[in-house]
Order: sequence, then C-alpha cells, then structure tokens
Amino acid sequence: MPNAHTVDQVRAAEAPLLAGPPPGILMQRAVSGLVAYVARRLGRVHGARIVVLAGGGDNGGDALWAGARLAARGARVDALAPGRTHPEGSAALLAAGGRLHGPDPAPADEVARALVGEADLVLDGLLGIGGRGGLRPAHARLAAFAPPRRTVAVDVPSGVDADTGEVAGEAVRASATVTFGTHKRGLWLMPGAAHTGPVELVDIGLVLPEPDLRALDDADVAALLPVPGAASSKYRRGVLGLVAGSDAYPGAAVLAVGGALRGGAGYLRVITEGRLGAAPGDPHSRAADLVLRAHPEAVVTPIAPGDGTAMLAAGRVQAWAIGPGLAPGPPVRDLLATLLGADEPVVVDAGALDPLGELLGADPAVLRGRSAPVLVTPHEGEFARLTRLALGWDPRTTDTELARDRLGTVRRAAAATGATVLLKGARTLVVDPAGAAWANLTGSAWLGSAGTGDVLTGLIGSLLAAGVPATLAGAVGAHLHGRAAERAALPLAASDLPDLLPRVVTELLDGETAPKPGHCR
Ligand SMILES: NC(=O)C1=CN([C@@H]2O[C@H](COP(=O)(O)OP(=O)(O)OC[C@H]3O[C@@H](n4cnc5c(N)ncnc54)[C@H](O)[C@@H]3O)[C@@H](O)[C@H]2O)[C@@H](O)CC1
Ligand SMILES: Nc1ncnc2c1ncn2[C@@H]1O[C@H](COP(=O)(O)OP(=O)(O)O)[C@@H](O)[C@H]1O
Ligand SMILES: [K+]
Repeated sequence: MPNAHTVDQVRAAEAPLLAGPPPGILMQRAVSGLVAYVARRLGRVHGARIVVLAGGGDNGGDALWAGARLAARGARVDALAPGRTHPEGSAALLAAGGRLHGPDPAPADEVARALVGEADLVLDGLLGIGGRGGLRPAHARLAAFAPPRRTVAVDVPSGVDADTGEVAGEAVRASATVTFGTHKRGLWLMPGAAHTGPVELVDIGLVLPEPDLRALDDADVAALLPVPGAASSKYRRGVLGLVAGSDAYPGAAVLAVGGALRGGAGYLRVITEGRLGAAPGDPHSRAADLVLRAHPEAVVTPIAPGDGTAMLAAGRVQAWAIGPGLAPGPPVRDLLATLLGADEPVVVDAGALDPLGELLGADPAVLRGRSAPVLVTPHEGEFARLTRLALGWDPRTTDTELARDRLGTVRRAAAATGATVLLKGARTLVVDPAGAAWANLTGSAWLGSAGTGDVLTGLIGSLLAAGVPATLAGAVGAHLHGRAAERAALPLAASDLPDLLPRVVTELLDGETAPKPGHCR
C-alpha cells in the first residue's frame, strides 16, 4: 500500500539516522537510488549531457552528488547554482570533472538556456522538503528553464510545497520525480501533483509512523473487492437503492446504473422521478424507460417527485445512492431527508448535494445521529456550494483554500459536516470525518467529461451495498473508475466506462492467487 507522510514526519524519521554514524549515509543512499534511476532512464551514461540545478540545501547536495557519480561514469555534467551550494556536493562534482556555473557570478540566462537546451537530462535539485513559500527570483528563473520532458525532480519538484501540494508562482514541471524514504504528501495533492510525473520511491531505510495520507494499489483493491462465495445470493451480496434520473435528465440514471451493475451488488433497485403512477414504458417516465432498455436487470420504480414513502416501499436495501440526474429542489430534499432518517449508508452526489447542504445548514447535527456513514462525492464547484450551504464558507475563499491546502480543506469539511467527503478531480481525495485520508492514483484527464461522475456514484453505491466501509468504498470505486479510464479508447465517453470495468475487475482478481472471502453478508 503506497503511503505519504508530512515533512515533519519525514524529518522525525530521519533524525535518529542523521545522529548516528556514518555521516552522510542517508544522502548517499538517496543518491544511489537517484543515480540508478538516471542510468536506467538514459540507457547509456557515458557521453550523456546532464545539467544539475543546484539549490543551497541538502536537496542540491543530492543532485550534486548524483552529478559527481554520473561525471565519474563519463557523463558531461554542468551544475547551475542560483546561490551558495552544498559544499561537499559541489566539491565532489568538481573533483569528478563536472563544472559549476555560479553563484558568483550568477549563471547568465543565455548560458543556462543553452546548457539546458542541449541536455539529455536535467536534475532539479533546487529545493526539496526545506522549501518555504514561492521560489525566490533566481531559483524561479532556473526553474522556468527546466524542460518538462527531460527533467527529473529530486525528492520534490522545486516550487511545489512538499506538504500541501501548493504551487505559489513558478515551479518545476518534471517528467518524473525520484523521492526518498516515503512519498511526500504534496506529491499526491493538486496542484503540485500535476508537476511530478510518475513518482519513483527510493528506500533509504527510514522507520516511518502511520502515514498521513494513503493510497490503494491494485493488490489492495483486489483484496477489498466483494467476491461472492458459495453461500452468496443476490440479496446476501447486497442490494443497492439508486435514486437517479428524472424526466429532465434521464441519461444520468442510465450511466449510474451501468456503474452500479459493475460494482458488485447483487440486486439493484432504481428509483426514478417520473409522473405519479407512470409505469416503465410510459412516455412520462423517460428515465425508467431508458434504464430498462439499457439494463433490463435493474428493477425500476418510478415515483412522484419527493415521494419518500414510495421510494422506501420499493423494498429493503443495504445502501442508497442518490443524486445523478435529479434537479436540486424541495422534492429531492424530502427524499434525502427520508433516507437520512433511515440508517443505511448513503452516497450523495450531483442533484442531491445542494439539498444535503440545505439540510446541514438547517441542522448541523443531521448526520451525527446516524450510525451508518454518508459519503458525498462533489467536484470542486459542488464542494464550494455544499460547504457554503452547510457551513457558511465563502465559495471564493474555498477555491483559494483548495489550491493552498487541498487535503486540509477537505479534512475540515468532513469534520464539520460529519460526512465522508470524496472530492473529485485529478487525484481524487477521500477523507472521513475523523481525518483518515486516501488519494487516488489512477485515472487520467480524459475522465473530465460529462457523465463520468454518474458512473462513479453507481459504482461506489454498489460497493457500499456489498458491505465495503464508506471510505474504502470511495477509494476502491475511484481506483477502479480510473483504471477503466486508462483502458478506454480515446477520447473516452462516460458510457464506455461500465463496459470497461469487467476487464479491470477480472485482471485484478486474476492477480490474486486465491479468491478472497470479500464482504458478503
Ligand atoms: N535530511 C536528510 O538526511 C536527507 C535529506 N535529503 C535531501 O535533503 C532535502 C532537504 O534538505 P534541506 O533541509 O537542506 O532543504 P532544501 O534543500 O529543500 O532547501 C533548503 C535551502 O533552500 C532555501 N530555500 C527555502 N525556501 C526557498 C524558496 N522558496 N526559494 C529559494 N530558496 C529557498 C533555504 O534557505 C535553504 O538554503 C530533501 O528534500 C532531500 O532531497 C536526502 O539526501 C535524504 C536524506
Ligand atoms: N483532470 C482530471 N484528471 C483525472 N480525473 C478527472 C479529471 N477531471 C475530472 N476527473 C474525474 O472525472 C469524473 C468527473 O465527475 P463529475 O465532475 O461528477 O462529472 P459528471 O457530473 O458530468 O458526471 C470524476 O471521477 C473526476 O475525478
Ligand atoms: K527538487
């Protein structure tokens, strides 16, 4: 399971190793990992042209030592220093035949540009976990020269806050990041996460505490997936009640049902808003009609807008998902209030998010009395509206706070509302009210297309109904959804995703040696 730690946690884990002999052992371990990565990537070190961007701290030390080792293997290495340099690192580089440009006089822009322009690889050692605030001007100038496709960030892309992922001003964009000891939280958090490229972890022997942020890998997800056993039946596997689709937005229900059917629940009850008394096939129940045409295995009940009694009368379920294709308003608020009054887990998305915000605004404790979790799945805009309605946050401040400290902001929202919050977007985050947090590392920007979130809601609802705990249901759902997107023909459309999920699930389960008992009831 990949883990991410805070800078304070890393510093504390390094302290005992720094105190004992031999001196510099951590840096040399880090450098060995970095050089191994560079050599693998270049294929041939001898004759390669390497530029080191060397800041004044230990991050610059790592990069200079790596430069020294590469120079000793026949690379041509030039270091650009915007200020003083790590003394032992720069001495090692010079002794190995490398060249140091700066700090006095500072490397001229034309020199820096020319060296970087012809480099096979640029090592960004301007700043690591010691960075504070935006890059100073001399560092920022060099960072701007770093060519994204040929730059490897050492530990952290310089200019990205290692703790929060904040990018205040210029920051290096890397094609890969070689990080030491553990993932730094900021590597997984937007906007910084967009600067890292794939992250390679080098073990330097740290003994680390419980991580502050976790991620699931394929093996974790395979172990968490609900898999039916011999004693399973459609009911024991879990029944999902999906409240989705209206005459105005029937397609969202079809997409959410598609996700739900591939999520592992045994039985799917779909409640759609249609005209009172409308039956499937009736032209006034468009959502019911479309869902049944696309997915005959769904059991569909059209209800009058806001009719909670009819919704519950559709039958018992183990979890609810509400929102895709519903227009926010008093009827949806009534349905949601009915669901919150029952005690099954609920996923709240799309058209049900504003109504939840209103219910929370009227009674901040509305979720506290429940024993079953509520998982909300907003994108950024919906998050800003939900926190305005529920908590009175100013949406403009919320936007700024999300860019400054995305994880901290989501943690505050989860703690204050009592909901588990899944904030969608690149590097989706799932945070429970107690602060436990997961980042999703799968997916691609192609997912940013209408309707993909509806598929996710159905998928997560299904996992919840199968008994997966809320935070993990969110994290597993986001992981599968992202993997499906990675396998999609481009450009992907939301309705491709449900059809890709079986391949993803089959591959994950095939990676397991024995079937897992799963979460069957
Ligand atoms: N502590 C250890 O034992 C290890 C540390 N390692 C490396 O050491 C790094 C941390 O080193 P440091 O603590 O020296 O910190 P850094 O090298 O990250 O940065 C410290 C230097 O940057 C300057 N600085 C801070 N903010 C700045 C800004 N916004 N613009 C320009 N300059 C700024 C500081 O004045 C200081 O000179 C890690 O990221 C990692 O690369 C690795 O060698 C592994 C072992
Ligand atoms: N840049 C991106 N990189 C990765 N995933 C993204 C990106 N933008 C959006 N997504 C994902 O796409 C989905 C969009 O969901 P949502 O905004 O609810 O769409 P809709 O409401 O149209 O269904 C989410 O799973 C989100 O995490
Ligand atoms: K760096």
